[in-house]
Amino acid sequence: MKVNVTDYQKILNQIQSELSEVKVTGKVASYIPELAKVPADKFGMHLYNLEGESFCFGDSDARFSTQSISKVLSLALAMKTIGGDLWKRVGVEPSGAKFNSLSLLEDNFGIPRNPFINAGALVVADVLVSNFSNPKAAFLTFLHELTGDDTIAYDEVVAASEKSEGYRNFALANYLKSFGNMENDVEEVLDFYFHQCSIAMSCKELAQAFIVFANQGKLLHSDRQFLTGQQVKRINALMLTCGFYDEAGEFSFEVGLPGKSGVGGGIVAVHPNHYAVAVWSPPLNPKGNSELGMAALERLTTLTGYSIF
Ligand SMILES: NC(=O)CC[C@H](N)C(=O)O
Repeated sequence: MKVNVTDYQKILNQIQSELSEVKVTGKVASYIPELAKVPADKFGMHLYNLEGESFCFGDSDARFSTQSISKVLSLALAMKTIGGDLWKRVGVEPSGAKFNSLSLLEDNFGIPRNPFINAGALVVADVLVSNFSNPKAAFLTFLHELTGDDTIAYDEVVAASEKSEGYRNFALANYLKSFGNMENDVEEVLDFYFHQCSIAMSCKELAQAFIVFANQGKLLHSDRQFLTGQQVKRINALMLTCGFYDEAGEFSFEVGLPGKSGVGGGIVAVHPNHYAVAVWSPPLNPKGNSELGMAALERLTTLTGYSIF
């Protein structure tokens, strides 16, 4: 695949102008009260390629709440820490259900379908709580090493806001505990989980963080092998099949890249061996994924003519 440098910027400019005309019908997430305060018209995109070149538009430097995008990074740390043992406690199948489904857990006897639905991410959080004496500090260190940027931090206000209304996640964590699939104190695991979801990053920072998944596990800024090739293969496979909950098929169909969304309105997608891209627009479609973000990535792979397929 060869899209030359000017083409990427031209394509991003076209995406911005085409989508500024679209009448968005989605709604900004409000079940986490702090997220409801984010202006609905924020819109930014940043593409970072393996040559280290950046292309962007709009609010691509503004930090926002990564929410479920952070689940990819906590999974990477858990895989690095305990390896294949993780798969005894979490599945690798698409859920075909909402991200916070309780009924799936009942059907699967306490084994979450995959690490990207909330139940699965809570088991991953439990693994990190078991393996680090200070899991919040360990996760931040991991992010700082991955990005080379030690200003990335938890948003304490968002974490507290989610906790104040986090009844479903409390239910899920207690339910996991009842099945014996939660080793630690439920409160402690949820505290870590709410903090993990509150990590604030911009499109630029997310694209730079996710380039490791396009670069077979190597960091671009230091050439260090940060994750193994096999870990990256598995994480990309999970993003492709489970990154958008019950819209994973639709995202694959329209965009054709592994990716992960969050209720903060962000989406990150990876074109292995080429680039990582992040887009942010807060209004969500009924499945909980950024409406304009999905459209922007569809335009990207259509206009470049390249997806993983
Ligand atoms: N899809 C999401 O981004 C959900 C993450 C959010 N923190 C929650 O647990 O509900």
